[in-house]
Amino acid sequence: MQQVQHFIGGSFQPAFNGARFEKRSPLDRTLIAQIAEGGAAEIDAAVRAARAALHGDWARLGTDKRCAMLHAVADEITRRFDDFVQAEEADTGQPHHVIAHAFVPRGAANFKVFADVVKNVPAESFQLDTPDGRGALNYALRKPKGVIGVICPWNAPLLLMTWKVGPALACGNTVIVKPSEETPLSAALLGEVMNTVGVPAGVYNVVHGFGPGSAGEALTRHEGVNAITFTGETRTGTAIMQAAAGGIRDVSFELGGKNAGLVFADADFEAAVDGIFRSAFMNTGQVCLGTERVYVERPIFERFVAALKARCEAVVYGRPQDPGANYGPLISEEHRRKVLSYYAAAVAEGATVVTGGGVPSMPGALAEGSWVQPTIWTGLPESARVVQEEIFGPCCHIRPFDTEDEVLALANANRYGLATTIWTRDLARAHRVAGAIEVGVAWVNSWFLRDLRTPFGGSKQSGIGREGGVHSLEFYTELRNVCVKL
Ligand SMILES: NC(=O)C1=CN([C@@H]2O[C@H](COP(=O)(O)OP(=O)(O)OC[C@H]3O[C@@H](n4cnc5c(N)ncnc54)[C@H](O)[C@@H]3O)[C@@H](O)[C@H]2O)C=CC1
Ligand SMILES: O=C(O)/C=C/C=C(\O)C(=O)O
Repeated sequence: MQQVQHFIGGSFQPAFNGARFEKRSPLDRTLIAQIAEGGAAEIDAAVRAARAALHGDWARLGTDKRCAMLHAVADEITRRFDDFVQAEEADTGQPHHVIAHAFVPRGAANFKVFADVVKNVPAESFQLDTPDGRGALNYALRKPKGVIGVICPWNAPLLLMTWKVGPALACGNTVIVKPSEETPLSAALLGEVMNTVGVPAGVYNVVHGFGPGSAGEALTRHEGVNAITFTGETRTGTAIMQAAAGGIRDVSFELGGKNAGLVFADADFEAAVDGIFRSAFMNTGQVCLGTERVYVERPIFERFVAALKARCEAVVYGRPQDPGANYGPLISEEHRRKVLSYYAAAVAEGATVVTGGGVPSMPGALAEGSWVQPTIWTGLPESARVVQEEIFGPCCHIRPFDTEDEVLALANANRYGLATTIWTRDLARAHRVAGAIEVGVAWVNSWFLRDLRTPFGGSKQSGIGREGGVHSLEFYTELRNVCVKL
């Protein structure tokens, strides 16, 4: 039985009071690890370690050596690729190709890209005229913000954690990570990587545990934490924002979504079906950028629904390592209950269930896992709960539309504004729609095509702030203006 410990001040440590919780496989509920359960005491120890590191060897390294070290972290993740793949597969049960091709490589890229951004961003400077004619020179210095609290969800654990840890460390901060209680393994593994590479003790810390009344809340309330970056549910973001108000700490939030996919009749049909299929069902629909509302122009509506249905009915359920398996379980039994409650709500609200709507029959031990069928509905009004609320499961509602104005109004009539995917061959329309839709990220004839230099985040209730490229530096550094009288 794997025992997973906290990583504080460069060493693995058990829970201070001996508390542990269980991690069970989403595939079949087998116990795969026991995890140290942290609280206020561990968070306090981690904050002290992180604060000491902030002013110690880490600060003395300088930008070049620090960034070289982050490249070494990326190389070590790549060297231990199989270990990370195994950890993510064990935690999430997702197919091997998703983890090995999409998620783990991003773990390495998140360190390299931000190390390079930090080294290459120029400083802002202004010359000022003064009455004596000699002038003054202003220039801005970027200073690390301090100790950063990083609170992560379970749906793409390594990718989403390193997306924050990479830029935070590149900017010279130290971090305390609170991974999701559902997916603790890769954050622990990254501690081993940090030690192998020689990252100074206390720069990267991990405290495992839960949210309210546990490690998560303790991290957000600790006055030694200078800023909090969080990915997760909008409701949790509200609680964290309230905690961060104490001490006036900055927050960066990537929250929920109820993303619309727009398919116009002139789109490359096969590409659109494939793109919407991936966006709605990849990772068993547990992707914040995923599409749960699909709007299809009327002339191709019936054909599109039939094609998407065929794709759903061809998925191959199985363990990550099973040959041909391309569809995994939901993360937990608790999450399955939530998703199935929406499947029931859709029927109660009068949906036509095009496909799915229940639990697949699984052989042997897999029958214990958190499996659900990919599901498509049609026929619901926009006011239906499953059309308005984030489900975070493998499901979507498809509705026909007749005009561009109509589909824009439908897409924008939601409290979230994270992402969209637009399918059309008419480039003028693509630019128009991408400009009019209320989201942080708009993909045209693509989905989840990520350039890490671009701004990433959500509008409306999908988040606060943008990370990515230089935008990450805005959050992870303080700008100090120096004015020199010449
Ligand atoms: N916008 C984006 O980029 C992304 C957003 N998400 C969102 O994440 C959600 C799914 O992830 P979950 O792990 O279920 O989210 P969650 O909000 O339940 O939990 C996320 C993390 O917050 C911690 N937490 C919970 N309550 C807390 C509190 N009061 N104080 C401090 N920490 C607390 C949890 O322990 C966990 O580590 C979905 O709503 C999804 O849309 C997920 C991925 C990307
Ligand atoms: O690419 C990113 O930075 C964020 C990706 C988000 C997910 O992978 C997700 O929510 O699953």
